[in-house]
Parts: sequence; C-alpha cells; structure tokens
Amino acid sequence: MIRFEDVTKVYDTTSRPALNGVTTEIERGEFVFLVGPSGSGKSTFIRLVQREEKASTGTVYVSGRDVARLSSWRVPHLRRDLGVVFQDFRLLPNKNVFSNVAFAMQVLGKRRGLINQAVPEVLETVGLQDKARRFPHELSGGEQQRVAIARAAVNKPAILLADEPTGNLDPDTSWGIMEVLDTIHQNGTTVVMATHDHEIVNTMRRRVVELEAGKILRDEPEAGYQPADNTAKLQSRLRKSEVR
Ligand SMILES: Nc1ncnc2c1ncn2[C@@H]1O[C@H](COP(=O)(O)OP(=O)(O)OP(=O)(O)O)[C@@H](O)[C@H]1O
Repeated sequence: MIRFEDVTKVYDTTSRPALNGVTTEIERGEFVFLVGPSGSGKSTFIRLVQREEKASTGTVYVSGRDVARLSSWRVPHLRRDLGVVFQDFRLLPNKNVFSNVAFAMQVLGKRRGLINQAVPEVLETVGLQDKARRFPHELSGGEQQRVAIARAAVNKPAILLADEPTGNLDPDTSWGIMEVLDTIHQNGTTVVMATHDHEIVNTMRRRVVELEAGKILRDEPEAGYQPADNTAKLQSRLRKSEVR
C-alpha cells in the first residue's frame, strides 16, 4: 500500500536530512503509529506519501505507483486515495459541518444525491449527526477534529494519514478521536498516525515505526513507546541550579 525504498529527503543542503535512507512497507489494512521526537521526520514521511514533497533520493510507492513519476494531472488521482487529518483541524470557518464535509465530495464532482447520502452517514460514524448545521466556531476542539476526520473519510480513501491528530486535545477528547480512527480502520482503511502521545500508543498496541533524526530506529508489531523524558531532565537541571 505504501512503500519507501531507501528514501532520503533533504530540504536544505546546509542541514542534516529530514529523512535519511528510510526503507519500510505498510500493507493494506494496517494501523501504524509513526513516533519519534520533534524533528525526527514524521511529518516529512506523511508529506512524501501525499506528494506534498518529493524524495531527494529513493522511491516512494503508494498503491503500487511511484509517486515522484506521476504527471501533475495524476496527482489529484493519488490524493483521492488519501484522506489527511492535521493537528490544527483546518476547517473552512464560514461553512457549517455538513458543508465542510460535503466540500470534499464536491471538489471531486460527486452528484448531489450521493453527497446527501454519504455526509450524514460519515457524520454518524464520527458521532456528529446532530451537529450538521453548526459552524466550526460553535464546536469544541474534539468536535472540530471529528469534522476533519469525517471530511478525510467521506470519499472512502484507501489510506488515512493523521499528523498528530490529538496534539491539540486533552486526554479524554483524544480517546474519543482514537475510537473514531479505530472505527475507520475497522471499516477497511489503512491508517498511518504520527504522534507524540505515548499513552495512546502504549494502550492501543499497534505497529510502531520509531524515527530518530530521520532514520528508522525501531519497527515492531503491537508495540509501545517510551519517549525520552525531557521533563525529568529539565526538572533535574533546575534542581541543580537551585543548589548552586
Ligand atoms: N519545509 C521545510 N524546510 C526546511 N526544513 C524542514 C521543512 N520541514 C521540515 N524541516 C526539517 O526537517 C526535519 C524533520 O521535520 P519534520 O517536521 O518531518 O519532523 P517531525 O518529526 O514531524 O517533528 P514534529 O514532531 O515537531 O512535528 C526537521 O529538522 C525540520 O526542521
């Protein structure tokens, strides 16, 4: 479904590569957590799958196609296979919930009858069937993220990419979002989620691909994640400076 063959991405020749010789494969129907410290390359991985960016060297295949070799008129075809969710929701502020989701179908030229059927269905999947007429500013952060997931899922993409989808949400709300992603996964969508949230990773126990400085440090099935504890390091440093 997604294959990286010795992929390196250099944004800026004066700094180290964002991804450095990454080889991995994600099969249809998997749920994969992409973890690692800030700057380790998680968002870059996702951008390369979407062809938001191109690899500097190596090859990225999505649904069997080398994405770098797609002609520009074929990129929209690739993106139809992908739903994407971000940390900051990215909803259209002057459209209500229904219209935000419907918009994703309208841009693909879907018929109104189909839209009127599919949008309520997906809003039910994310638990927002009663809020179709609300505007984004009338929703909580968790509800806004549910709308963003509904929008990403309404065209039934083969792959859902989620870049820190719970990054702006409190723990309870985050669990609600994970339930929705889990349902979408169980309906057959391959899910790749970049996250810092070790509680979610440790509880869900899915495949974990851990990046560090652009390289794969670890790739394990049904795994957990123990990030380097920067809080503890910071506290210890502060205590030492108090003693002095
Ligand atoms: N558009 C860009 N131009 C230049 N450098 C970039 C760009 N995007 C990312 N980088 C650099 O590439 C490296 C990897 O960044 P990336 O955003 O992929 O990491 P990340 O793991 O997603 O981080 P975070 O968890 O903070 O979102 C970092 O050193 C970053 O500064």
